[in-house]
Amino acid sequence: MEKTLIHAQDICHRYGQQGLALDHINLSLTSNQVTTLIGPNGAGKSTLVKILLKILTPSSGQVSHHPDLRVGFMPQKLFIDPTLPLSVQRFLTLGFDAQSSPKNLNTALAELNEQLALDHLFKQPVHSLSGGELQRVLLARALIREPNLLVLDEPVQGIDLQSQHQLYQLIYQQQRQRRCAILMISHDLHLVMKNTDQVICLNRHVCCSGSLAHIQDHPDFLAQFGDMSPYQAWYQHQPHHCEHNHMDAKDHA
Ligand SMILES: Nc1ncnc2c1ncn2[C@@H]1O[C@H](COP(=O)(O)OP(=O)(O)OP(=O)(O)O)[C@@H](O)[C@H]1O
Repeated sequence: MEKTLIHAQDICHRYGQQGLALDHINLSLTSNQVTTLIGPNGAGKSTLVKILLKILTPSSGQVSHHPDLRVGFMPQKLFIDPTLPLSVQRFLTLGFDAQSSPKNLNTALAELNEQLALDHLFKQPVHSLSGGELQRVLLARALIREPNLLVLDEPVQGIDLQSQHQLYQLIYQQQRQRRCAILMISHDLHLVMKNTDQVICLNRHVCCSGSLAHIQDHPDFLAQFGDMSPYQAWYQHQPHHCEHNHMDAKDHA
């Protein structure tokens, strides 16, 4: 039975004397559902995520969390002071919550090591990791909390195209395996749409939302992303090739 993990009702937010950053937002996130939040720069995506996670209090409106909600958050970037000797293993351990986790720390680390291929990174200082390695470690840190909602803020930013594709595959593989919901800010709709249940197109207000098939003809969606139907047709007609040929789909469109 699916449950509503987060419900936001009539959210408005204003920073200081500026105009509204968010204007009457209503939305729900449901267990096991993959939601992708899209919108231009400055549309209010990060603000909305902070409000949904109760990191930021909205100017008006209500956010309610299911009592069972457990969030794993993967930030867009992380600044680690290079003078701080923090190994990957220690960094992951700091994210572990012994009170609420059904597993012990060593089991959780061993599982993540196997699923995300982290073994050779465990002893390395976090600040020495490459862009792709750091994103994998940030994903591991979000997952070590055993979340039922994984929140990802532009998870592939700053990494090369092939690694982007691999990281998205890893994220969706983990989502299916762990049966958790995802809320993701992403501009890479051509890479994520196959796995997205709900798209929310934000530009201070919700311009349109629903399945991609439902919103792809909406004028606000077309204005931002253009016609996605070539990608969709390709995915629908070439299902066996999807796993390996996302980049090709993009190139052929
Ligand atoms: N702490 C803050 N103080 C003042 N204004 C802010 C603050 N954070 C965000 N804003 C403003 O609120 C608006 C929405 O910003 P937000 O970062 O939520 O947008 P975004 O859609 O996540 O943007 P991007 O895609 O560029 O990351 C912008 O105009 C931004 O300048």
